[in-house]
Amino acid sequence: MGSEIAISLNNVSKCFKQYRQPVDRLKEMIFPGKSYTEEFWALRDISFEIMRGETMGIIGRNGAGKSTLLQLICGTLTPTYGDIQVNGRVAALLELGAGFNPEFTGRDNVYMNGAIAGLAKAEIDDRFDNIAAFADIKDFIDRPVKNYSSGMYVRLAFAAAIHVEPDILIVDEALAVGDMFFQAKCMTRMRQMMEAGVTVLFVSHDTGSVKSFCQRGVFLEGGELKKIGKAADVVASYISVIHGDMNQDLKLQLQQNLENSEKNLDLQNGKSAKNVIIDADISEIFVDTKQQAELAEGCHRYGEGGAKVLDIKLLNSQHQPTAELESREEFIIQAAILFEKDFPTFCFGYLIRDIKGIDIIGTVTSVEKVDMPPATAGQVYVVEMRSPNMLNVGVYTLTVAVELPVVMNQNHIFLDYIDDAIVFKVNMAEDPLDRFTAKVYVPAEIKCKHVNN
Ligand SMILES: Nc1ncnc2c1ncn2[C@@H]1O[C@H](COP(=O)(O)OP(=O)(O)OP(=O)(O)O)[C@@H](O)[C@H]1O
Repeated sequence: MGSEIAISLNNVSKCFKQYRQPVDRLKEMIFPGKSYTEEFWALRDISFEIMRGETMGIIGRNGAGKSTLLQLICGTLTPTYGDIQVNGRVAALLELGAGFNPEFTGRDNVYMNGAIAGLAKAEIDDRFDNIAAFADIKDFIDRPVKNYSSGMYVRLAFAAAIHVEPDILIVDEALAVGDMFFQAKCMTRMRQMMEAGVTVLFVSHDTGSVKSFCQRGVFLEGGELKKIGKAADVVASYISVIHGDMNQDLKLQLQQNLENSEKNLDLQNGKSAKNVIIDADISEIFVDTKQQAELAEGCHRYGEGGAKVLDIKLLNSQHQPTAELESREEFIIQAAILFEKDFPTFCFGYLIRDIKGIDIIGTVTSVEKVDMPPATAGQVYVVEMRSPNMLNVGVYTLTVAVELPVVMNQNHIFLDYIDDAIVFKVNMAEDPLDRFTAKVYVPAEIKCKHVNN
């Protein structure tokens, strides 16, 4: 294995023996020699390499095989087939239950953990105070780990893991157990470790943090490697699969709604309508209403179909197409949507993310309590949304979606969802009095009263 490769997996498969029902375990004890188990392949034929210093996110649904994969890399499980090579010292923070001996005190576990990672006692002595300070569990450090809350356990486990100075840090969902402040502290430390060249493997259901945190990603589905590549691409394909499933469920619900009552959509009940916009006056149309326009390179598109965004433009306060806005300048999103089917209504929404892929702001016509008109197959509709730009200076992406509400503002089927369709920049406001420090500006009503004591 080349020295620049941190982890290499070659056709790795893992098979577990599972009992169909709990009583089968008992039967096997009573009738030795007869097996009541069946084979379950948690992972099949997984091959990929992780380079030194790389941060790799692992995503997938519950049961996809993520934890199994991490345990194989850590060596707490052995593969049924295939070969795994790990180059460097590994520290792992796996889900609760793995790692510490519950009967030992926190202190003893820190020493044991250090010894397993190859540290001499003197080295652990040197680091112990820092570990205890990072974990911040006070005198629980000298109590048996079995008496810890799950939060205390993960605090100590993370503190112990990072202080062995690993070459490879493996973090499962475990961090989610810690409180918000501890999670933030861990994230900061992990970023510092990444900057120092530590290879990080990170399992999370939070696709936003995978995008912002990881360079590459692995998407596991049913024990198989569905996709590997740039974190944003892998997250997009995961979301597309999840959306597909959600849409299936929602389509069923929609069908039931329609069967129960022809007029079951909230729109038709008029419950949420602030107003219904039909043939609004849009002064100038900049979007291509005839054919599919080119979208930003690397954008991802998914959805159920039936409607297609032909073009999307960002306009400034002068109603001119732009890729640059001034902070606090009003902006307009204009979209041309071609409907391929009839729909009783639809929703349109946008989402703005920062350069790290974190969702910053967004809205949907249903959130604005505006009901859109029925859509007719073969017709093109131009939708405009105008909002004040409350974003601070930076680079952002614009995601748009055309949705079919099943239950208005609760369950929507994505007909067309274009992730990161436009990349744009927000420049500093010219007037220094219009500048602010936070990521997003929210206006405040201010009062002041002089009170004599
Ligand atoms: N020790 C085991 N014995 C039998 N089956 C197991 C064992 N460990 C895991 N499995 C099975 O392997 C599959 C993959 O489990 P794994 O914990 O790796 O999934 P995961 O992607 O981490 O899921 P989650 O997101 O829920 O943590 C699951 O169906 C699980 O039931």
